[in-house]
Amino acid sequence: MATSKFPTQKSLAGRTGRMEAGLAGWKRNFSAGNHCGDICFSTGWAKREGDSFLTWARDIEGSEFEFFLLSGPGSGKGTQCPKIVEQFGSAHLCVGDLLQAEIESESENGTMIQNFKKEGKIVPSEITVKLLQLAMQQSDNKRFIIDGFPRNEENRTAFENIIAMQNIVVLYFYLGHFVMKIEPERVLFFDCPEEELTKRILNRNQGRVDDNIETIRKRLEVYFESTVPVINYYNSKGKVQKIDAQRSIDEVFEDVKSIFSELKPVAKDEDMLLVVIGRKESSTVFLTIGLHLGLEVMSYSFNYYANHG
Ligand SMILES: Nc1ncnc2c1ncn2[C@@H]1O[C@H](COP(=O)(O)OP(=O)(O)OP(=O)(O)O)[C@@H](O)[C@H]1O
Ligand SMILES: O=c1ccn([C@@H]2O[C@H](COP(=O)(O)O)[C@@H](O)[C@H]2O)c(=O)[nH]1
Repeated sequence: MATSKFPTQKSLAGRTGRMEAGLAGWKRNFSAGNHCGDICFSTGWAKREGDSFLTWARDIEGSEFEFFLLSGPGSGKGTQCPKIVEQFGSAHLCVGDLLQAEIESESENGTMIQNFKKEGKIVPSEITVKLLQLAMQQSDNKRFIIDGFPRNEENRTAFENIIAMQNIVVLYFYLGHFVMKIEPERVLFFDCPEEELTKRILNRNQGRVDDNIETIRKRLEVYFESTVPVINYYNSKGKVQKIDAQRSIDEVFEDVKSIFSELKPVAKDEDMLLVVIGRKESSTVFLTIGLHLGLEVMSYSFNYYANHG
């Protein structure tokens, strides 16, 4: 007979205990008067065969992980990506290439994008985020390496918010709904001095309209002014992994490889905690979500209910 990895009543009691402790914090907050109405929490353990919580959560989000590759123009992003794809099977989404495809397909935005590119300026988020979303949806892969994006703060928030909005996860909340922010798993930053970047781009020889000294200067300016703050933002969240890119292509890839190899394989056959916090309907929402996701609810409790009038 197959052994079950479901939590035992005892382990559940421990976990539920920790949940209760967490919820006690909420209770204190609401008791302090910052509320208006009834709050209830429904928690429980559920499982789906062969999936872990991570897979499940990522399923809802639509991907297993996203890596952003953010660094100066010419630092080697496009060179390293095919190697990552070959070795780790992720999908490489290069926003610069997606924009170039728009130009070449003579879409309605093509001319405008071409002008931004010639000027080394950042194309508006509503265009890039849409292209990215579409590419992600059309991909069978659930592991994405997003190359050269987000270029500025506006790109970053647009991407995180839009992706999140289409994937409202479980949760709920009180005066509105809770939207889960989507952030990349990690951000790879290829560190390379400006002179080397310029030299590499000038030697690239791929016929790009923006590989000339005048546009390179503008691109570098935009990079330092707009993209570096995004890298700093992710760095403050502990997500950035810096790689010395002023070495040979193979040496750089050795470092890239070790970062990707660290990714934990998705655990199988685990149980997951499903939490719904809301007003009176939380238990209905809990069960509906469970059903919708094809989860088998292993235990369930209506943890806390407070009438604050
Ligand atoms: N480690 C390296 N050492 C020397 N040259 C390199 C290295 N990595 C890449 N190059 C070369 O530098 C040029 C720029 O590299 P690549 O196109 O990969 O940069 P990129 O970061 O994708 O640039 P962009 O952001 O402008 O698209 C290419 O000609 C590439 O062959
Ligand atoms: O998110 C993005 C990515 C690119 N652009 C524009 O395209 C060019 C070329 O991009 P590379 O990544 O260097 O190939 C860039 O200078 C921008 O004009 C963008 O606007 N937004």
